[in-house]
Amino acid sequence: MHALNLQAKTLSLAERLADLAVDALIDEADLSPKPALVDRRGNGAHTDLHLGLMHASALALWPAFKEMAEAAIEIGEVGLPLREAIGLIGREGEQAMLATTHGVNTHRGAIWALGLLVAAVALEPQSSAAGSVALRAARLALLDDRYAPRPLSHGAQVAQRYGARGAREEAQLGFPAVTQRALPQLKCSRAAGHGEQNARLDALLAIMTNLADTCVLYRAGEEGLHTMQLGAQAVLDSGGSASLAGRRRLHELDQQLIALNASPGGAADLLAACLFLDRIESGDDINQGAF
Ligand SMILES: CC(C)(COP(=O)(O)OP(=O)(O)OC[C@H]1O[C@@H](n2cnc3c(N)ncnc32)[C@H](O[C@H]2O[C@H](COP(=O)(O)OP(=O)(O)OP(=O)(O)O)[C@@H](O)[C@H]2O)[C@@H]1O)[C@@H](O)C(=O)NCCC(=O)NCCS
Ligand SMILES: Nc1ncnc2[nH]cnc12
Repeated sequence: MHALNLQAKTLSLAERLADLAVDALIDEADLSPKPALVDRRGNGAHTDLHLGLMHASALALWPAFKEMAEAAIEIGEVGLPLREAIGLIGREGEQAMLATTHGVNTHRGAIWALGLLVAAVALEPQSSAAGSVALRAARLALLDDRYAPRPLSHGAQVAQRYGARGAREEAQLGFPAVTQRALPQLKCSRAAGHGEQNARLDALLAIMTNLADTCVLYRAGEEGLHTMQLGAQAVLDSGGSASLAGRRRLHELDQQLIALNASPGGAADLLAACLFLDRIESGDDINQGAF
C-alpha cells in the first residue's frame, strides 16, 4: 500500500462526538472498584451483565450517537423536529443494544443522557462549557416526543410507588447530578492529586450521595436508596477513594449494596455523562476533528 493511503481520515464532528460518547461508556464500565456495578472485578449486583457485554453494548451505540449528532447539525435548533428525530434514533439505538446483548438492558439510561448531550454539543460546538451544553440538552428533554411509547418501565413503576421521576427529570433539570456534583468533585479530587481513577470514583460517589436512582429504588426500595446515598457520603467524608479509610468504606458499601441487590445503574450512566462533558469542556478532542 502507498504511504499516502495510510494518512488518518479526518473525522466529522458527528463521528468525533460518537467516539467520545462511546469512550465515556467504556471508561465508565472499566472504572473499578465501583460499588455493586459491573467493572473489571466482576458483575456486582448483576447476574445478566458482564464487562464484555457492557463494552459490546457501548460499541453498538456508536451509529445512534453519530446519527443524533447529524440530526442536530442538520436541523440546527432546539425544537420538536429535533426532539422527535433523536427520540426515533434513540429507540433504534435501544433495539441495536438489545440485539447485541440478547435482550439485556445495559445502557437505556445512557442512550437518553448521552444522546441528549451529544445533540446539544452538535447544535453549538463552540459553546462547550458543561453548564451550557447541559442546559441545551434540558431544553430538548422538556419537549414532549409525540411518538414516544409510554411503557410501564421500571422507572415508571418507581415513579408511581415513590414519586421519584428519575432519568427524565434529571435531564429536564439540566443534569444537576453531573454539573453540580460529579464535575466539581472530579476537578477537586484531581486538584488534590488523588489520581484519575480515584477522581472518577469520587465523582461517581458524589452522584450517588443525592440521586433518586430508579434502578436502585426498583430493586431495593427506599432502604437501598438510603444505603447508597449515606454510604457514598461516608466514603467521601472519610477522605474519598484515594484514602485508606475511604477505601474501607467503599468496600463496605459494595458489600451492603450487593446484599440488597441494589445496583446504581442510573448513577453509572451519569458518570459516563460527566466524563463526556469533561472531555467536551477540555476542547482538545472535538477540535481534533473536522470543524
Ligand atoms: C425517558 C427515559 C429515560 C425513560 O425513562 P423511564 O424512567 O421511564 O425508564 P427506565 O426504562 O426505567 O429507564 C431509565 C434508566 O435511566 C437510568 N436512571 C435511573 N435513575 C436515573 C436518574 N435518577 N437519573 C438519570 N438516569 C437514571 C437507569 O439506567 C441504568 O439502569 C439500567 C438498568 O435498569 P433496569 O432496566 O431497571 O434494570 P435491572 O433492574 O437490572 O433489570 P432486571 O435485571 O430486573 O430486568 C441500565 O441499563 C442503566 O442504563 C434507568 O434504567 C428514556 O429511556 C426514553 O424515553 N427512551 C425512549 C427513546 C428516546 O426518546 N430517546 C431519546 C434519545 S436522546
Ligand atoms: N457499570 C455498570 N454496571 C451495571 N449497570 C450499569 N449501567 C450502566 N453502567 C453500568
